[in-house]
Amino acid sequence: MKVVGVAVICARIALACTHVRQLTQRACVSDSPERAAWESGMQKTVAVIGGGIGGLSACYHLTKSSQVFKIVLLESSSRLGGWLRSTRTEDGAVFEHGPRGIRPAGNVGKNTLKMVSELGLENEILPVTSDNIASKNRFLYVGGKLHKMPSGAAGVLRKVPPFSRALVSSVARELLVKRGTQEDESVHGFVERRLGKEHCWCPVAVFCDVRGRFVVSSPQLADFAIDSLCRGVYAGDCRKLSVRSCFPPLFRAERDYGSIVLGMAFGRTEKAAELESKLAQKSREEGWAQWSLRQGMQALPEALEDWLRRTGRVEILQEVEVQRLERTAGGSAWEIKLHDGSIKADHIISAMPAKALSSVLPPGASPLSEELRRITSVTVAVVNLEYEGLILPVKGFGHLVPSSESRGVLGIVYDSVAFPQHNRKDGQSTRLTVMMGGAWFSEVFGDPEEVREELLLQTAAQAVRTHLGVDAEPIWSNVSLQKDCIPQYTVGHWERIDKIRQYLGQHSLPLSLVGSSYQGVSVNDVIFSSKTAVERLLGNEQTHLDTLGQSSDMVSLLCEFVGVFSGFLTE
Ligand SMILES: Cc1cc2nc3c(=O)[nH]c(=O)nc-3n(C[C@H](O)[C@H](O)[C@H](O)COP(=O)(O)OP(=O)(O)OC[C@H]3O[C@@H](n4cnc5c(N)ncnc54)[C@H](O)[C@@H]3O)c2cc1C
Ligand SMILES: C=Cc1c2[nH]c(c1C)Cc1[nH]c(c(CCC(=O)O)c1C)Cc1[nH]c(c(C)c1CCC(=O)O)Cc1[nH]c(c(C)c1C=C)C2
Repeated sequence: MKVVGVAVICARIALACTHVRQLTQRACVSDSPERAAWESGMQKTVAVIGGGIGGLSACYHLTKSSQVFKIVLLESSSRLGGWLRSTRTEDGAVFEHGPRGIRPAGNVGKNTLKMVSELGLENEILPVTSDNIASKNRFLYVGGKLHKMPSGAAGVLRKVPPFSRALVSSVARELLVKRGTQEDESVHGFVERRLGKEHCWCPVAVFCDVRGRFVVSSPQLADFAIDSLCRGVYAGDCRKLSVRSCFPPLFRAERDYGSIVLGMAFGRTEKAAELESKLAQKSREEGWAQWSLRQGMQALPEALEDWLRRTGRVEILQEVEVQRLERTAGGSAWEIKLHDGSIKADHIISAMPAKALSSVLPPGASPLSEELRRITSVTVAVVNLEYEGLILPVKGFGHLVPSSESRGVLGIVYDSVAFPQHNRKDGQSTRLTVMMGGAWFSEVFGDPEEVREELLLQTAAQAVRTHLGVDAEPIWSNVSLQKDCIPQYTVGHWERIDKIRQYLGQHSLPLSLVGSSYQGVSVNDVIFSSKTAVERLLGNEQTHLDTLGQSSDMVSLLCEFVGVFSGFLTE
């Protein structure tokens, strides 16, 4: 049996080597319907709808081109930045209500650092290096206790609770598992199929199945680590989220190499030289794992806004909600209907959520609107809490809570550990962020339109008491209800994206889609999507990347998270 196993592994490795050669020889081809529409109409005015980080960075890249005559940015709210929002208190503390850390790794990470350095923000960066305790320690709250996630090679070889056997055994088994045949499957299904049913020290647990019946079963690797990871990135349910769209490199590793392990070992990310910068080099030399900004993440959209205003080339319209889009000039241009008037544009870059776009498209584009409407998103309650003194029983990035432990509380970030520079200046305090709801929001808290802030605050403070054993009351708190803030790439998302692309191409719609609804929810992914959309439109594509390059850091993330390959990883 063992001999057969070894033979299968050797054959797989040989095949993988052949595949690497084929991949490196494959030319990068990019079809660009946007470009075709642009050329045929000699268009010069671009309207960017949505002033989140996606819309702002699209404008930033547009301003670098002399091909565009006029740029108009339309934002429905009174502020720019979208989910990047920070509160700066009078005593010098900074609290994040959206993203709190950006990873420098991979092409998408380098691309953001390049823009950050062009914006003159280098000296504002707060790096967290990989040897920092916040990078090394991440916890899971399981069975009423905090468990440190395994990290490093030792973590792979040792048995680490709540997992009942060394994770290396799952890795060895993975090499022998046959390639899947489905076009897509859930993240949970994929991990369970490839890495097996890892049994937890807790022999049985009661789960609620999809019909609401109680089921007694053994918790598995997929039920803890993967369930938590999906909650900690997508605030979503790993049984519904798509492996192909949420963790594309994992899907491709199996499809191209027959195994995640081999895909990891032989899969190469094409490095884009044009994305290099001194700052990216510094981040590698100093070993940054993530970074923030001295004045909080909001400083990034603020710097972009300043830049755009200084160029004098972007008309920024705030509190202007797009009501409807109509095609004009025989379909080659747009009329953008607003509450009081309209704007003409030759091309639109939509940087608003897919659902918002679907509701403003003309009735003639209903197949497109329907696909866009299927890209749903979830609501997250973000509760920032500040406590007097140093009250944490452990140090690290924070902890995640699997859905089998608590459906409503997704996790708690220990903000003051990763970014002590954001603590108030006049004394020691502990800043925490409790994230709640996500895919379970309505089930636990009811209708987001009607939920009481008090309930969210009490639930968050109670979670801190129970999970971290903190008896004290918070000295400062803030509840932000982030409605529909994280798109859910559910099983079949790739097909929806494909249909959307085909529709845009077949109908020569002068429309580009950027933002978190389509190909990556991280700040890096969104900024990268804007850069590539602008390049495609203007026909000066510099970043010829296989899509593997775009989110390859996702592989390392997932592997690190389950502790499986962390010892072998290099970025
Ligand atoms: C709680 C939370 C934590 C996160 N943590 C991280 C993290 O740690 N790291 C990370 O990399 N990412 C993180 N993210 C993800 C990241 O912040 C988002 O995916 C990203 O900011 C989305 O940017 P966007 O520009 O696509 O969308 P948005 O920020 O949603 O911007 C879209 C804009 O469009 C506007 N708009 C909508 N409709 C219209 C209309 N009809 N007319 C005009 N304007 C309109 C909206 O007002 C909004 O300003 C987090 C997100 C959340 C919510
Ligand atoms: C508990 C809920 C959430 C926490 N953060 C988010 C939610 C929903 C949102 C979020 N966090 C990250 C991203 C970007 C992903 C990326 O590709 O960079 C988003 C949208 C970063 C992140 N957070 C965790 C991981 C493993 C990652 C990936 C990047 C990295 O390795 O740092 C885990 C995690 N998130 C939260 C906690 C408490 C936690 C782990 C302890 C909060």
